[in-house]
Amino acid sequence: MGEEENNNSSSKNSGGCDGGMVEAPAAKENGRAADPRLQAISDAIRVVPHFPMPGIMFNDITELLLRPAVFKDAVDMFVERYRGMGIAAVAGIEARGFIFGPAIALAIGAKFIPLRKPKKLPGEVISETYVLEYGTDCLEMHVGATEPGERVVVVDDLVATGGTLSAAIKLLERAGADVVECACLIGLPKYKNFYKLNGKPVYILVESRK
Ligand SMILES: O=P(O)(O)OC[C@H]1O[C@H](OP(=O)(O)OP(=O)(O)O)[C@H](O)[C@@H]1O
Ligand SMILES: Nc1ncnc2[nH]cnc12
Repeated sequence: MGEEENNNSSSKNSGGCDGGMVEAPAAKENGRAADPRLQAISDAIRVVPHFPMPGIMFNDITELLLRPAVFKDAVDMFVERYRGMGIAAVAGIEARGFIFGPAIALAIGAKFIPLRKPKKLPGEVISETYVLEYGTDCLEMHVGATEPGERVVVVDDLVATGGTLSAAIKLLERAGADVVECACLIGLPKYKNFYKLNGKPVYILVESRK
């Protein structure tokens, strides 16, 4: 299922899925020398074969979290990119977007919007179902979490097929937000040509090593 195009559906109306552009990893951006922080970030990501199912090379960020200097470098690189851009909200995707998103939001003076898995939010929600590398899932957002026209960055640890980010973009756009960019620590190169991100750029720090 993983290499098929995303097949998202919404519980209410949803925007079109135009296909997206993917920004080159920061290491290669504009031909500049790689930021020296990127190597340590890449080295701190553990690749676990056959998790959570056979054939999946799972990119595990928990080792990176055990190294405060590297964790801080990763957060700082996003903060440096989004500070001063008039970002009103950082939307983090459950679960691993909740690890990086709030730190980025606080540092740039933005609010944090949790995009949660089903039946976790107590208020009125809008929802989007989606297909990802190893299954299907659904994201929900509280109605009123964002105002029309607010500039929002979506944060997660990893983009594989892009199904999760695409669902997040749709949720935010249905609420009238202006999604500026998606930001992930890791991109899986094998899916590069399959991303469907509603025309929104994805800023990736490092590509998966395997
Ligand atoms: O680009 P995609 O193919 O959509 O896959 C990427 C998503 O998969 C992982 O989360 P997962 O769904 O495993 O949830 P978890 O963070 O709750 O473990 C990852 O943290 C992304 O959110
Ligand atoms: N290979 C992978 N590693 C970690 N998270 C993922 N989400 C989807 N594919 C993944």
